[in-house]
Amino acid sequence: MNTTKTSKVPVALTIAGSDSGGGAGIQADLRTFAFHCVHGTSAITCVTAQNTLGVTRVDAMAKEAIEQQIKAVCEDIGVQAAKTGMLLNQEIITTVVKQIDTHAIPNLVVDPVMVSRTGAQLIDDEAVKTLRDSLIPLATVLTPNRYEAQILSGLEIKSLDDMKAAAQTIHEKLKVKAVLVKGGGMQGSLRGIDIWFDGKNLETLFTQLVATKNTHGTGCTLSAAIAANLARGDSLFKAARQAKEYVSYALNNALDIGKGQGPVGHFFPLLKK
Ligand SMILES: Nc1ncnc2c1ncn2[C@@H]1O[C@H](COP(=O)(O)OP(=O)(O)O)[C@@H](O)[C@H]1O
Ligand SMILES: Cc1ncc(COP(=O)(O)OP(=O)(O)O)c(N)n1
Repeated sequence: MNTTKTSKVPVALTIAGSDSGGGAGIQADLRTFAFHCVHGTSAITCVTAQNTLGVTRVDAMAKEAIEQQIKAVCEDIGVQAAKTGMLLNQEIITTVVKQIDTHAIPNLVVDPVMVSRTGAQLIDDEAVKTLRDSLIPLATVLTPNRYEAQILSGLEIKSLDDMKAAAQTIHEKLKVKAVLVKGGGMQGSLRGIDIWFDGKNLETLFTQLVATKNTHGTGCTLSAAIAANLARGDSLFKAARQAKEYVSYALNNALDIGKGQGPVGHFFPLLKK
């Protein structure tokens, strides 16, 4: 009799937008899950027409379609961790919150996609409020960039000390288990530094600044890698530290494609130099 070799693998879910250019969003998340040997599942919230130069169109998915994607994955396959990315508007955020609650999704990493690294606001004020009041309190790990951390903490962030103060304020105000304030939007070597706070430990996660214009997808990759590590059973801090190192390798092997900011290279051990 032929026997088939089957494997039990950890499963993670990404609830995020599609990037037609393949650099960020669902596409980056699924590659990151695969790199970590985690089976990737997805619920697409919106579809962007996007390339290395920017976004030219965004179409929201119907809320019923988002509900059904999450339900289909959770009721049959089950997930050990999930991440949220681009949620676009208040209706989508509310829908996602309800599904996370209904299916008691564990180990939730929230990348509060609100403002780009260059400071451009990506969702309206109503959506920012709903994100802060209803999704963020469910987060196990929250990963705001500089500008998102400014909005959530109410503090101006210009220095390493400001990043530390923002991480502590966000933790206290928003009741997340842990927060990682990302430094990609800072100046100089601070761009390679993130600040971690979990209510007890305040840690500086340092990697060398990578001098490349090809940084598209770093935020998505970081949050997806944290979710993958949590799905594999790592502790919160270990999951974040290892994810930060993964992003650094991926940046060092970024892809020079397109006319603008190319994406990070997710499968760097396989990329030919
Ligand atoms: N040029 C760089 N060199 C090293 N690390 C970087 C660089 N740019 C971004 N990062 C890292 O990438 C991750 C994503 O950060 P950031 O760009 O701030 O997020 P987002 O893409 O959500 O705006 C962080 O860990 C940050 O430190
Ligand atoms: C569909 C989609 N989702 C998220 C983003 C933002 O990507 P992120 O990795 O946070 O930011 P950059 O590092 O690319 O600035 C996106 N562009 N598209």
